[in-house]
Amino acid sequence: MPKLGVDRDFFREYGRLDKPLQDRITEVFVKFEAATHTGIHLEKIRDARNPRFRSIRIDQFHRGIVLAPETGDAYTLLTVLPHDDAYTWTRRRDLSVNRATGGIEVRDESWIEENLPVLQETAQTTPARLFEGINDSDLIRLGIDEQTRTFARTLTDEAQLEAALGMLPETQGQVLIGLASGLTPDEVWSDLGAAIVDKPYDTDDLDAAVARSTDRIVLVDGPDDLMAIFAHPFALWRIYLHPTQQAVVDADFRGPARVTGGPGTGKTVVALHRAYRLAQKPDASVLVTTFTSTLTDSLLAGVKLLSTSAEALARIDVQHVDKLAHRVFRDEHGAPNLLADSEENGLWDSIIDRLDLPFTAAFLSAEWRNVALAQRVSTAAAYLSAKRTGRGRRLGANQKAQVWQALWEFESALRERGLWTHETVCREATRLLEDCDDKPYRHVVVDEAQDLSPEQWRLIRAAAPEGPDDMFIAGDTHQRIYDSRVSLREIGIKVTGRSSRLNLNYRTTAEILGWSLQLLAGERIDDMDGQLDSIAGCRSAVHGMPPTAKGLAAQSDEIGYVADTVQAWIDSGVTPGEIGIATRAKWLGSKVQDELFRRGVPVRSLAKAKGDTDSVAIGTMHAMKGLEFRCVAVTGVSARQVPAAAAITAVEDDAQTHHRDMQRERCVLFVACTRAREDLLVTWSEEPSPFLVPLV
Ligand SMILES: Nc1ncnc2c1ncn2[C@@H]1O[C@H](COP(=O)(O)OP(=O)(O)OP(=O)(O)O)[C@@H](O)[C@H]1O
Repeated sequence: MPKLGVDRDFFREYGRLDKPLQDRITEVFVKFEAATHTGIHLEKIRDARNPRFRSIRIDQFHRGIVLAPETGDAYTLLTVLPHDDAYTWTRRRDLSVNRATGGIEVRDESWIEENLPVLQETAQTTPARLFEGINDSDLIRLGIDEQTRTFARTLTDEAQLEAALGMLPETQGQVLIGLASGLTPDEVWSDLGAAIVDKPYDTDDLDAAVARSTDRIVLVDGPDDLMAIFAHPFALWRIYLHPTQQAVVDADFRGPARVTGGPGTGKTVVALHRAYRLAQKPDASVLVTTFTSTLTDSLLAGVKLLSTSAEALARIDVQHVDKLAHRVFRDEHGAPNLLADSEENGLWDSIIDRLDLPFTAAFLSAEWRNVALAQRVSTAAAYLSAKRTGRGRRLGANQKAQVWQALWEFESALRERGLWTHETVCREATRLLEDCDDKPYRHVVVDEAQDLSPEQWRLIRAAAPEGPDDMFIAGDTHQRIYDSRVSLREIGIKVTGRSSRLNLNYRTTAEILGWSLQLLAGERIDDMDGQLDSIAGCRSAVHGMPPTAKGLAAQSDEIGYVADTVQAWIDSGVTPGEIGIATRAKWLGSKVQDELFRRGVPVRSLAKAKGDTDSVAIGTMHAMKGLEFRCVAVTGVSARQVPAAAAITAVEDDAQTHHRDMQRERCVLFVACTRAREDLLVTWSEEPSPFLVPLV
């Protein structure tokens, strides 16, 4: 029986095809797998660059291109294209073996040959070359072959290299990008997750290279496996991890460890694989947790997709961090009597009146959460010496005494009335867990860690005993969308020496990522461990259309424009479930939802997560956290809505808090824009948001 491998790049293309064509491809290759040699109808291709390229009929209009083995029976599906394009593909492209990694690479040889003379001519009149500081021996050591080297030597700027990326052999293109961005040859290589080999691989042996290319060629283990892979074409992460990702999944850590990296670099993927790996041990119990409900649902779906073992799956508990707190609390005390937000404001106001204090309810509430609860302050002396970093407004000793009196009265009132807030429930649950010797979990995996509050961190810390692989933390402080700022060290979680960074973005095209990154240009963002973080190295190897930024005269025009775009996406073959719409405020989302509903487009609100998933998802920018869609419209990015006035402290009241609030609002917009895989539309009416002004 022939063995089938599928080129990883094909899955992305497959995901975009119409359903009937997808079904037909699956049908052909399921038969291919089951067929004997004589039954396979593969045709040789005249004028193909590689004599081992074969075509296979998919339907009247489409052909698959397959690499036939020199000997043996391992075939590799490279692509499926309309009839003429498929043959052109084979006449332009060739395969080669990377002499440093031994892996297989595809290049558009015709494109390189056609463009080389033009580039050479331009280079003659330009004094500086892009790679003049790198010598040939380094390029050769990093696997750059003669044709690519000749090409690279003509380049004068990074834009030329970017334009050539899809045409150059993939790994070599990545090496050149790394070198062009200023990394040393060794840094480039380790970033690729590869080790430079002493002896070059045999570049003539394609079959051996295919067998070695486990990071590129997905080997199919029978028809069921093929159907399962094709059923989730965008979930390639289940079967293929980049070596840098795999190394983090497989590492044994002596204590808490974490992974950081820009949006879409696979932090969640690594966290899920790690949870699943830890759950393989018979005595394991793994908590996977985060802070939003939509993300919790999506983590649960990911865990299920990944788990081939029911036993391991049963050892993983995916829980929203607040639900965990409530569950622990309820098991001991029964359901808490919760104080509603409006009642909380009333309570602060009554204390302010009674003590005749010069503070607002909002100020006291933030002081209680960000200082008292965050630092576990329970006495006046502790409050007087507590750090108030980030609180902006300075307080003298007398004012501090007044504030403490108010905080104390607030807590006393809660106690007397038997009332709880989510924070005090979390604090009590933490106390219960800290006091208990038999912890509910052995391992904790946290996603979107940048947004957890200190109390939530303490709860999670207390949920598993300290020890090897006890905590795994995935997060990106550039995507912080709430007010929590935590120093892991201060909470007692030490990750120094056990931190890894991912740089390659798998979700977003280079165009969308580059555009979105400009939203955060110049912002200084901490790394939760006492240093500044940077996502400067974050990049994507996939190219596409630049984002569309569109301003309209009035809001009704804007809503109409968004609805038209959604319809155009659907008409072009994108399913409604692959479209997401983000707004800063809920009310605008409702208006867009009504308009789409009126036009008969299936639509659902992310706030009511359950429901038909094959519908356009509408949610706030906050609800988009951790999710992704093929096409995303970020709507209402006007001066009046972004930043949201209610989320910004006036600069006159407190300049430091004002700056923090503004940075957080930028991050919220950044998060929304980086949810798009292929197409991003950003709209506003009247004036654009100040965050957009430098970009439009
Ligand atoms: N090794 C891989 N191969 C193919 N696709 C991958 C790989 N790793 C991640 N992806 C895909 O990239 C996308 C982003 O992954 P993931 O959600 O894990 O990133 P993230 O770093 O957690 O993103 P964010 O911080 O923006 O939420 C997903 O579609 C995932 O399937």
